[in-house]
Amino acid sequence: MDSKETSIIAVEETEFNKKQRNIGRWQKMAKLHAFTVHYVKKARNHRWRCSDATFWSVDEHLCNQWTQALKELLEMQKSRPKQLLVYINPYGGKRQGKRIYEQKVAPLFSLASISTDVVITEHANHAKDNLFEVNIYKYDGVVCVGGDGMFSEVMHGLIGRMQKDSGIDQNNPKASLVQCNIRIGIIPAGSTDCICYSTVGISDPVTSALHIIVGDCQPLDVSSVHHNNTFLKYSVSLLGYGFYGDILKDSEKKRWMGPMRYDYSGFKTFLSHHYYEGTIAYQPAKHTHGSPRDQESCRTGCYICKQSGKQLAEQNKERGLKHEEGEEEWKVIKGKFLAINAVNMSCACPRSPKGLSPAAHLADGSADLILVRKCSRFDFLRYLVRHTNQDDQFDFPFVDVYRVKCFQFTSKLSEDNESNVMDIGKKRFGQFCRDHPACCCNIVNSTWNCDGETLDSSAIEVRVHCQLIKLFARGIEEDCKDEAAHSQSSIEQLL
Ligand SMILES: Nc1ncnc2c1ncn2[C@@H]1O[C@H](COP(=O)(O)OP(=O)(O)OP(=O)(O)O)[C@@H](O)[C@H]1O
Ligand SMILES: CCCCCCCCCCCCC/C=C/[C@@H](O)[C@H](CO)NC(=O)CCCCC
Ligand SMILES: [Ca+2]
Repeated sequence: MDSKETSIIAVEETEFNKKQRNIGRWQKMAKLHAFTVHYVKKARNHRWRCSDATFWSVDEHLCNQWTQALKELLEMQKSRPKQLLVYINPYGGKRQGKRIYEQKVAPLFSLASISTDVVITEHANHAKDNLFEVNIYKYDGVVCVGGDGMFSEVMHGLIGRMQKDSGIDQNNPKASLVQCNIRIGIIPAGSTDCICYSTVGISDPVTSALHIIVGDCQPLDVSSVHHNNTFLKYSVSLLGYGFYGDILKDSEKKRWMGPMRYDYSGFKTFLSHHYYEGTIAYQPAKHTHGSPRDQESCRTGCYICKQSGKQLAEQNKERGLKHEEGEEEWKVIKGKFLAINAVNMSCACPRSPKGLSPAAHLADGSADLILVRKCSRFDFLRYLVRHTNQDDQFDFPFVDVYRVKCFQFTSKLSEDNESNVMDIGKKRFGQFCRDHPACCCNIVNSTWNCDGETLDSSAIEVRVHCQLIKLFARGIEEDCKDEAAHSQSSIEQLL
């Protein structure tokens, strides 16, 4: 932790005798006074836990002075939230959201004197719609209890509300969106929990609750997705066409299976081995120093993200003074693809701890565009397996990866439709490839997987908005060999 920051969660006066501690003759000599400090204890694999230490003295005044000083220290931490709006999806993941919140999170918020307004959602889009109605400005943050889909709802509600209140038209793909300073906290209770895992390093409700309590702040890039000057969606993790779109579409019919649905649909989609024809045009992200092939990953206090943050602040200062920049060069790629994945972050999750693009940055204003071209089933399997081991998943002749600030995709089918050359053969034979009936070339479109929500448009325009939102997180901390021992000593050194 930062040296200026404290890992104290709360300080409480304690009724000493109730603690039943064996302190020998002291107890017999005088009445003892005590206070308890609840603090964050870092365990292995980025897990945080709440621990406590009780301090006692015969000197009541000294004891009160300590309690007062520590409480004042906590009051001075202005980044800590005091009032939160909480949305719980009772049906996400294994349907444990409500229980997780009530048993693991609410007691910690109450210990940290955080007041909450809790809404248990009754239908999809409840949280999103509600965020357009409530007075969001009285809250220090919005917490979602659920998975990536629930996060997406809250994000759409907050970004949409900010633009509405500032008179920004979300349908304009070139609009400079207004940043959202109300932080979002994620209590993971979904099926993939990729956004939580990629920004905290673990998907664990107690760890996330503690990051909220200490007031962490992690800016995050958001991509906007448009079709013909119509806003479709925002994305922070995966925007995937082909493989991940098809998995999602199939898995939506199997929601009753819970998180297992992705394994079932993943296997089925792998066997179907469909590829899709289309054109991608992208503008490289020249403003950022990193590359998707870097060995280093984005970690807490990331230098590359900080640089992008500085550039953004400069741009915001110059806004209005500056003339519109000349159009930068677009690169165009046509081909047959098994998967087209655009990721704003690594997309690490328990299934793939290094993610779809291990060197992607949380807040650098770019996305990594991964193109997996038509290849054999065996090669595609080798590619997938590398998401789970230390080998480089980009080191294949059929995989390309680019760091981009915007891109467009048009499927072959939609190009043909637009130029009105859709022939009768395609209409009649539906989804079969006319030239090669036995091949896996699909002349129907795939769907987009947008952070776990389906998106049917086959022609889209995507733009990365640098650091548009903020999370109660700090990015993944560098591995510390002896984290447990280190954290234990930090509070004991302080007191
Ligand atoms: N009360 C509700 N009833 C039905 N659907 C809901 C309700 N509340 C939220 N939803 C919707 O449920 C969808 C899935 O929720 P969530 O993301 O929490 O779980 P998940 O899909 O299991 O996890 P993941 O997104 O991590 O794969 C969201 O898109 C959200 O809009
Ligand atoms: C033989 C072993 C091969 C194993 C291959 C494992 C590769 C796993 C990569 C996982 C990438 C997850 C990307 C995250 C996407 C989320 O925005 C989205 C919403 O929660 N989840 C899915 O679409 C769910 C997608 C689930 C995919 C399985
Ligand atoms: Ca990024």
